[in-house]
Amino acid sequence: MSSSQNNSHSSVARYFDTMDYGPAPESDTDARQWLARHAEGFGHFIDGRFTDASAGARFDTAEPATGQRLAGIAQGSAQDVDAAVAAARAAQPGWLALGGHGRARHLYALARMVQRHARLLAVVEALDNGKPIRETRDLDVPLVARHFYHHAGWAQLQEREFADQVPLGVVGQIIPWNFPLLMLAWKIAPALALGNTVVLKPAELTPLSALLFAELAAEAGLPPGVLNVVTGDGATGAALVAHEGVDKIAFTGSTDVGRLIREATAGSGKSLTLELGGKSPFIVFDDADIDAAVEGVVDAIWFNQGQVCCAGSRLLLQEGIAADFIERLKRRMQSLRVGSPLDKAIDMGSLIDPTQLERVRTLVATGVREGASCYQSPGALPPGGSFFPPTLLTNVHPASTVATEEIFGPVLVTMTFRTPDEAVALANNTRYGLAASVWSETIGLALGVAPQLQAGVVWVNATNLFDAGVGFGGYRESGYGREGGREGCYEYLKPRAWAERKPRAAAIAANAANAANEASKTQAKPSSVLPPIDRTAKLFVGGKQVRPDGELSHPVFAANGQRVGEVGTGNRKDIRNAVAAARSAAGWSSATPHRRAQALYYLAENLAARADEFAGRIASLTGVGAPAAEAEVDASVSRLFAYGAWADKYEGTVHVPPLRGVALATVEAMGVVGVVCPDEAPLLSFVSLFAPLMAMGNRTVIVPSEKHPLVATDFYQVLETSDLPAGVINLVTGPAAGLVQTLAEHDDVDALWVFGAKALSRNAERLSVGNLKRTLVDHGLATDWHDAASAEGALFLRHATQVKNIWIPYGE
Ligand SMILES: NC(=O)c1ccc[n+]([C@@H]2O[C@H](COP(=O)([O-])OP(=O)(O)OC[C@H]3O[C@@H](n4cnc5c(N)ncnc54)[C@H](O)[C@@H]3O)[C@@H](O)[C@H]2O)c1
Ligand SMILES: O=S(=O)(O)c1ccc(CO)cc1
Repeated sequence: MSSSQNNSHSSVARYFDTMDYGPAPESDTDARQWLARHAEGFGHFIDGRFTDASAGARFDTAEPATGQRLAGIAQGSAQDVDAAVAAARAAQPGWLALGGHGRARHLYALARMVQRHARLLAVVEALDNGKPIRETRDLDVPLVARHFYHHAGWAQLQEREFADQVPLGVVGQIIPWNFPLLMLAWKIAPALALGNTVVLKPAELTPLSALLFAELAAEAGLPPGVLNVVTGDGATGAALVAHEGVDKIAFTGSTDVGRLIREATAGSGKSLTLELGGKSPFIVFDDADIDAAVEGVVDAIWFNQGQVCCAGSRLLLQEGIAADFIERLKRRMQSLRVGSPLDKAIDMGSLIDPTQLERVRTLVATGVREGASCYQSPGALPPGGSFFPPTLLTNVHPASTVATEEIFGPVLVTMTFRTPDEAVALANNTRYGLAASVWSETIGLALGVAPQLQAGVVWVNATNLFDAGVGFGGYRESGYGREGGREGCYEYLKPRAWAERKPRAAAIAANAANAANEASKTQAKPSSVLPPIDRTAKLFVGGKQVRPDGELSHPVFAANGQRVGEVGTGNRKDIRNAVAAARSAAGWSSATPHRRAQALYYLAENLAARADEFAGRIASLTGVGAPAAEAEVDASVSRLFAYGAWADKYEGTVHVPPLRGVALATVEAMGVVGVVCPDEAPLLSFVSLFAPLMAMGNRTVIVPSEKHPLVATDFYQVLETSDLPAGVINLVTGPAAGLVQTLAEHDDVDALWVFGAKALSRNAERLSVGNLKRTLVDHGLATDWHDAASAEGALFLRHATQVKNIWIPYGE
């Protein structure tokens, strides 16, 4: 035996004696060779090849763990974005024409490509991001491959499963630095599968894996222009957001930037999905498997150095177990290792950069200043780099900075609760709503708490479970839209019928000519059925007719110019009262689907009983002939029936992801929804908008057609005779522009639907950034309310609900 063998044996033996940690570095040779091939610096990847940045500007990307330069990166200008969008636009028709099977084969090829180059991708990601190779190799890259396999399947099934939908076109996608390759996969796999082409902007701190992926994808035969990567910072992202040739922006990142993008895209007609920040609760009841829950905490907050938007960063412990739990957790923290990302034996790598390190340090110091006690893992930190130890803050007040701000680092805060109700209240005491974790051995308790948590994903006795087939996304200020699964596919599609809509002005002119023609041939219902002229219709709030706050009303005119009545002029206060009434009707959201169906059928029955009266009103107000007015009432009755039918049939599903367990995709009401109705088909459009919301358990504050409000105020009597709980439907008549603004700015309104003039859509989107409401607007395009493909069914039901996935692993 040589002396060096002798030495190595004795050092191995030493580890057995001391059970000390020994490094196990992964080779970075291939990654360094790839970087060396691009030593002159990377250009953007546009139209199937690397191009030079138009303005020639560059910046460096560095290893977070050492601070050393890795490569030169092009800073994308507006011209670069323009070139990429042009390439994507040119490629899109051909990509769509390949058909579902053609695209499925490409996505399958991408999945295989990821598996073939798994090691290289994992090492490049660990170098550029600073996260442990164990995580990139065992979690990120396999999930990336799974995403392409899964979406190859959706491409194959597209013509059958999404026959009534068309792709959006060119999609701009902007991703953060915490899971660079995984976020790329989550974004591009569904977009490409369903026939869109993509311009992707990776985060400036971690551009390498996207560039490597694009290069490998081209080698794997992906047609030029289908996937374009433009690198750069926020300015490059902003240029992509502003580009007129982009049909959708899909963004993952901070809530602040999400807000900027919401404002920038408002009124542009671009679709938008936002995956934003979080402050997720990790709830442990006293009957939980404590050791398993301690291990769960380690995964929840120290995975990826806590730079995880769904990180379980608020540990909520039931009082009786708190002291013991914290003691066990501290013991476990003593064995966590922080070290080089390429070392396979470490638990945590480096934070992304010195700025993030400083932010985390400052927040921890703030926590301590505000009264928290700080405990940190004792192991040494490597020199250089942006390392920070696993950190636990106890004695934390629910209102303190560290309990409310997203730290985005390896810092856990703890609080205690006594009862399940208190746990739920504490858990929901955040503006975010991305994820939650519930630990209890009592299945009834865990499954009883899960639906009460305001979060897009809930893990029962588990944390950080993900799958391409299970949607992921937030409630509230964690954003809107889902990635993964069937619901994720819809984010890259639009109904064929909506794609064919025309601007309202043109549609109205055509309809008016038809209506005049028809009215001249038919007799409208006699005006004797109309209410007397001096009657002033009130507002409908909390189940009662109420006078408007300002005691003001305004006249309403028939199509022939005759004054036919007055309606209340609602103001901000009226909207606030209506929202408060809707908030108090929360019981409707937990009413059974059968109960909601019954209410809708009853409304239909009562409307049908007054069909003549409503037809007369419609004819007189809008000027359509009697047959058209009668047809509108019939269609409204039918639509109420349709949503009565959907109420107990539009429901969730059970996913079987690759683990022992299930994920229950449940559909939940949005909550309180503001609705602004258009002028055309005033009864049918009104019914078509409130009925799906009501069917799914929402409470609504509705602004009826500004021009023909009497159709909706006549409906009060239908509501009053239909056994509907007070506050489920509230109506505030008045000028739409001001009322849209109040609804958009109201923090207790969870979503906003606006149909009518184009400017209303823009304002609804622009002004709703405060609590990041999900919006459904028509951008001034006319909907054919009689056409079920345009005005009834799945699209409305999807917008009336949000999907919560409850993961339930099982087995010993
Ligand atoms: N919900 C999720 O799925 C999810 C996932 C990962 C990260 N995040 C969130 O991301 C944040 C951390 O990532 P980050 O620091 O990279 O976020 P960030 O918002 O600063 O940047 C994200 C991306 O947006 C770009 N960008 C910045 N300003 C822009 C602008 N004005 N217009 C367009 N693009 C712009 C950046 O260059 C980057 O590519 C955390 O808040 C975290 O919670 C959310
Ligand atoms: O940061 S998150 O978007 O919440 C995220 C996404 C995926 C994974 C998979 O490991 C983890 C975290």
